[in-house]
Amino acid sequence: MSDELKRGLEGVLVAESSLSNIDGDAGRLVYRGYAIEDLAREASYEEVCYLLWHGHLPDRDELDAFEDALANERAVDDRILATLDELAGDERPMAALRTAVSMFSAGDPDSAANPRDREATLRKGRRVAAKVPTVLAAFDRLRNGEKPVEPHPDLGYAANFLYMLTGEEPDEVAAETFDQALVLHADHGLNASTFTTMVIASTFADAYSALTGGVGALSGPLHGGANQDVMEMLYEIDEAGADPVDFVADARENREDWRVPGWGHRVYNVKDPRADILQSRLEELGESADDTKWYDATTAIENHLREEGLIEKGIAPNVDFYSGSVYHQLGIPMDMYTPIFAMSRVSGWLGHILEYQENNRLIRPRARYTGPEDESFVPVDER
Ligand SMILES: CC(=O)SCCNC(=O)CCNC(=O)[C@H](O)C(C)(C)COP(=O)(O)OP(=O)(O)OC[C@H]1O[C@@H](n2cnc3c(N)ncnc32)[C@H](O)[C@@H]1OP(=O)(O)O
Ligand SMILES: O=C([O-])CC(=O)C(=O)O
Repeated sequence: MSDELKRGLEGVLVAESSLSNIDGDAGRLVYRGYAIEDLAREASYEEVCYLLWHGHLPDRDELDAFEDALANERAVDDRILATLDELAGDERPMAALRTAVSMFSAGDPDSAANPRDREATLRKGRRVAAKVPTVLAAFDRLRNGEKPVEPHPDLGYAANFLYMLTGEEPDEVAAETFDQALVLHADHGLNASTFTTMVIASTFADAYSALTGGVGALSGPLHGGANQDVMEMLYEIDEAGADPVDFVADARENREDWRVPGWGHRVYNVKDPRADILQSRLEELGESADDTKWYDATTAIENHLREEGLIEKGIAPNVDFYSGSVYHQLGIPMDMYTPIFAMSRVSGWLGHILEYQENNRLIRPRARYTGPEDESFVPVDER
């Protein structure tokens, strides 16, 4: 047994996986061998989800059947809608999502299935993936005093979410952009939330427990929460009428322990390839809306920090740096950005759960004990 301490499990190999591979020095990401650039351009989120869960890209019949199966599971139980309504007064969407994912097991015909039953776990995953957009859109409408919009059976996954959120069918550019963002966020090796789902699933707890844990882990500002933090920073800059570069320079100098949100990554030492794709998408959206304010601000910050040498030090823009501005251009409320990340990442979470459980070993590391030994117990009234 090695006594070498690896804080944050940095670089520690704990599993084999064929789902996604990251070359952090080259800035390259593949899902099952397919470059992220190709998938973002050519594949829908449903195709990527199928790829991650079944190991190959679907043919036309497989894709049609998969899309139908997902579309048929979009409706959510009235008890969940009632709970969302109750939470809508003061809960945040990410917390409401955490509660809803935990509730999905109630009423699921497979809820009592053996967690080792791969087909049942796949069906559960499909239900969660199908219902998360419905929950999020319903929650947003309920908190705005509006009735939830029923899912649209003829719309794809991405377009249907935007439709349920706004009550209007999105145009092609919005639907395509959102679909692309979902593809980009689907999987990313053993990131913190995926690892959380694997830890839970390694006990053969059910998929609902594991996925609920995944939502919780993703919510933190060091992980999925950073996309909202980026947009909050951009709003702060905008509202103060500040220059983005001056703002960041000042924050770095004067705010204690301040980190540029959307920068830095445990695996990438260069710019995240997904950030490049989202940056281009943001530029296009800005130009067609005649409003490049967010593109200009984020790009100016990136150029400034690049000149300052941050990227040379291995701290570079990650996927969260440009995603929030893209969602903003699509008219999506800021506190929905991290939940949208979760909506997409369900595919990676479930893919890793299925893969890990095929050759399962309980995940149970250890800590070096640094506490006292041989203390004499003193009864409470004598302490
Ligand atoms: C989808 C995702 O989860 S992507 C990540 C999203 N999170 C963020 O964008 C939040 C901001 N980024 C960060 O906090 C970090 O880069 C993390 C948590 C993502 C990765 O961090 P780690 O691999 O643990 O690196 P660690 O925290 O040890 O940082 C290493 C050094 O880089 C610096 N650094 C890391 N990120 C940043 C940043 N965003 N801004 C400024 N400095 C940074 C640290 O201060 C540290 O410097 P030091 O050695 O002088 O103390
Ligand atoms: O991989 C990580 O550590 C963070 C993550 O989930 C991502 O970048 O998509």
